[in-house]
Amino acid sequence: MKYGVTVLGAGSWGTALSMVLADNQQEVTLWTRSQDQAVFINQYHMNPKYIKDIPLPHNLIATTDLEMALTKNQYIVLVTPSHSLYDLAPIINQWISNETKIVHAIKGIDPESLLCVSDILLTYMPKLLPENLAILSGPSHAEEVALRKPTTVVISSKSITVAETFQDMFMNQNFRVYTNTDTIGVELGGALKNIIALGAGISDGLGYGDNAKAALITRGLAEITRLGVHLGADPSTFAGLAGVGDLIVTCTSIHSRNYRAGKLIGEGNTVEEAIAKMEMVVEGVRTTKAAYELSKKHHVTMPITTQLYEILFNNKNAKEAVENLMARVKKDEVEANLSIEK
Ligand SMILES: NC(=O)C1=CN([C@@H]2O[C@H](COP(=O)(O)OP(=O)(O)OC[C@H]3O[C@@H](n4cnc5c(N)ncnc54)[C@H](O)[C@@H]3O)[C@@H](O)[C@H]2O)C=CC1
Ligand SMILES: O=C(CO)COP(=O)(O)O
Repeated sequence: MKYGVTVLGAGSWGTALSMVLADNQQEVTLWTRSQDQAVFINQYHMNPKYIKDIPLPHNLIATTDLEMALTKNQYIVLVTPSHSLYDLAPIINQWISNETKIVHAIKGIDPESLLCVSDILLTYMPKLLPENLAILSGPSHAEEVALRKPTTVVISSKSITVAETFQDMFMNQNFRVYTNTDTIGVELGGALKNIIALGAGISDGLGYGDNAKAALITRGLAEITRLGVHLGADPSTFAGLAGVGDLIVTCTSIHSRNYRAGKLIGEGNTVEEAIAKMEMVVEGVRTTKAAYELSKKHHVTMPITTQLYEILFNNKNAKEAVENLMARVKKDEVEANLSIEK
């Protein structure tokens, strides 16, 4: 079926998702804040800052007119960084209706309110009905999606009809979409893996090896699952694409902004220097603070997150953080997976 779709956010992920939709012959409007960028995309069919050297489909049209972009289409894909939402959500709310269906592809948790993206959207967009909201997540770097390399993701919604509608809209031979109704698990898996990816990058930056990275991934998954289940997620979601799938790709891919920022920190850059060098959003930094606060609030043990918090926000030496993780009290593995407060 053909859909009119508006994509909000013309960074790397918004552009790559727009390309998938345009390949599927959907009528895509890509909204950006930048007039220069919109003109360039429409004239040259390229978005060089974010998607290098790959031409955009000619049926992908960019605009800076948010009102037009929102009122013309019932289907919205929201892909701006999580820090933009408190400003953007109330503005979007002005121009949507109770019929509007939104899928967001944002991977972060707000460190002040401790709200996930869905909760922020439902709070600041009262016209958006909870059953009309979906989440797109999973192992999917924009750089590979734009090259039409095989990618699989999950679209999760409380409404299976809404999840299936977005599945139908996005799915093609290069981009396989599964549905899932565990919205909490899908959202937390996507946000929390960025913390562990920062850690994997730091580990590589310090010169540690594959053993250390595999341990971070495995024990990272344990603490992501522990917090997720405590907050109401289905544990099996963390064994899926939005859990271990995304964790693996983000901890091991040269495309990951979080991994690369972590590597710069491990190599001796300050956190500020590392973020500045990325020139793209590094969601894991804010999410580390949010997850650290959530772990304290809910008495859920998250040792890797805690050490990352100390490195990022209290200037702790990264090597010392690893030593502290290695020197934790002796444990049984299965008991350690389950333990909430130890
Ligand atoms: N890049 C990727 O491969 C993937 C990214 N994501 C997620 O997608 C979200 C967006 O990430 P990217 O596209 O990578 O970021 P990016 O840094 O490539 O682009 C961000 C875009 O948002 C715009 N923006 C920034 N602040 C804004 C504001 N206040 N209002 C409106 N627009 C604003 C920027 O101008 C830019 O166009 C993040 O939550 C990220 O975790 C998820 C999966 C894959
Ligand atoms: O979520 C992602 C891939 O699935 C993107 O991760 P980064 O933001 O670390 O690049």
